[in-house]
Amino acid sequence: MKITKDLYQGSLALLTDFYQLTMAYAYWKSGKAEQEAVFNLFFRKHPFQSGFTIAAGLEYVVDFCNNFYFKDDDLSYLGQMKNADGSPVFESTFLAYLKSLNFTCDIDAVEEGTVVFPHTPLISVKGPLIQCQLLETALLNIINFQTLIATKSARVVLAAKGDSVLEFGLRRAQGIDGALAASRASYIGGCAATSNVMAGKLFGIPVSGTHAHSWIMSFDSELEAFKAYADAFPEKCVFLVDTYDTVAGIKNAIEVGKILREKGKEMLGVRIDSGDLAYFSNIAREMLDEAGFQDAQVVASNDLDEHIITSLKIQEASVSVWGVGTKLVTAYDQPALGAVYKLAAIKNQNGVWEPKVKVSQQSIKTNIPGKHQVSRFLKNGRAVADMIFLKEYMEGKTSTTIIDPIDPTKRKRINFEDFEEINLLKPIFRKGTQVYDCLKIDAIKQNAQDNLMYFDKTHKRLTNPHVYPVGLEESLYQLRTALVFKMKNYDK
Ligand SMILES: Nc1ncnc2c1ncn2[C@@H]1O[C@H](COP(=O)(O)OP(=O)(O)OP(=O)(O)O)[C@@H](O)[C@H]1O
Ligand SMILES: O=P(O)(O)OC[C@H]1O[C@H](OP(=O)(O)OP(=O)(O)O)[C@H](O)[C@@H]1O
Ligand SMILES: O=C(O)c1cccnc1
Repeated sequence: MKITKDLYQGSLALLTDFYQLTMAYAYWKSGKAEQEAVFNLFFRKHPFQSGFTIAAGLEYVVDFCNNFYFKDDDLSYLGQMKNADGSPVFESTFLAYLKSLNFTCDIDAVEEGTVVFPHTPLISVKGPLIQCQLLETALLNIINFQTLIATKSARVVLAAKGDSVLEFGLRRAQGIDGALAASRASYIGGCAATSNVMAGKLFGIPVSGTHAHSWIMSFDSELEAFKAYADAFPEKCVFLVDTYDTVAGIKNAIEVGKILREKGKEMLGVRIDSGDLAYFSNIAREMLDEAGFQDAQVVASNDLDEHIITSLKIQEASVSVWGVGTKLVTAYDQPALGAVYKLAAIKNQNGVWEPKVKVSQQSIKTNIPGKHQVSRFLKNGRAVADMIFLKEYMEGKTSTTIIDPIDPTKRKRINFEDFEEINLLKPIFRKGTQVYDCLKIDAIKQNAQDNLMYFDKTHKRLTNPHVYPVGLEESLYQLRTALVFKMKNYDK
């Protein structure tokens, strides 16, 4: 689908921080606008203290880039902006330049659904400085949120250990776009369906749902309400049993289930939305089994997340479908992923690429210079390490050492012939032309499941996971160290 067309009717070039436009103007003014640069988008820490992260949002990025242009009304809006002295913020010749700006960047990115780790680029953009800069905010907005929610969803789905998870978040999500993007990302992370009908239509995600307490309350009795629902939807009966008294509700559901069965239809299950979910789900299971409804599902909802689901599993709750809303779509325990977008190299006046670092007091914030490649090494189908490297340093090498970017005492020797090597960054745009077919939503979801299979369960543990090794190839590590020393004038 065309996200910009279906959702936003056209280009989103103004979906940016104002400082990107002031920098763009200043780049143009100082003759640097067309200077070639490389920017990398990466995060420094997994969200939710997770041991893994699921990349998501690339289709939005592709669509954003394909529709990256300034519309006439965008330019008029910028044109009427005034400085304090009444002069225009942007000269008209600059606005004419923006009008003629065509997207011409090269973009490499990891595919949606890929398991990713701190420091490795999810997206690498190479192109004129002004264009790279103007993409920053939107790319971060898109990737940070969808990657965050896909990861949360994968964690919830892991906790559910093979049971279906339904995403029920629309009513409490962060606005309209937040809800839609969250439904998409939740599906990528492994949810079976969404309650969000528009997300179903836009993204091709299965839609599902039960009914609310209001349905029951609108009748004189719960039994009457169940019967009426069964008349309307004989194929789709999941009865919400906790409006008045959960045990009585289960009895009523069984009674209506029997009526349905006489008509050749099967009740799908019951939903419990309050109280002790372990206690009531076990009662529901027993009562349903005893009445001959062994195939009826017990659906649970009510402020669930991966931790409550894990606890309910330990308590041997008889829940087989989990409805999860607020805590999933708002990423309740960590509302933002901290991915950043950093300049990593620039072509100087002589046409030579110069790697760049920003030196920080916190070593975790010192970026990794250069136009990166990322390899994942597998042994017997299991991922053992990811390596960030510069292609130009690899010629003729048969082995190397990868070094942790934060703690250089953590190292791993890699003999290339011992491993299967996967290159994670795929070409997405070349000179502004899309060269990659975005994966269909079901292929992305499958990619996430397949990717997770590469990783040992110790990395997927929900609390205190084992840290997966990601390192800089030794010559890149040396380059970065040398640049840091140079910028800090240690060698003077
Ligand atoms: N056996 C259990 N073990 C751990 N957590 C549970 C268990 N049963 C329910 N929960 C969780 O405890 C919390 C109970 O929240 P709350 O007090 O709001 O529920 P409630 O009063 O039963 O229902 P509500 O107020 O929504 O009608 C929910 O997050 C729920 O998922
Ligand atoms: O709890 P969540 O994970 O967000 O899942 C969605 C919740 O939305 C509905 O509740 P409703 O809006 O009727 O509110 P209430 O049940 O909290 O009163 C539903 O019954 C779930 O409890
Ligand atoms: O279909 C449901 O049961 C549902 C949908 C949204 C929120 N809560 C429940």
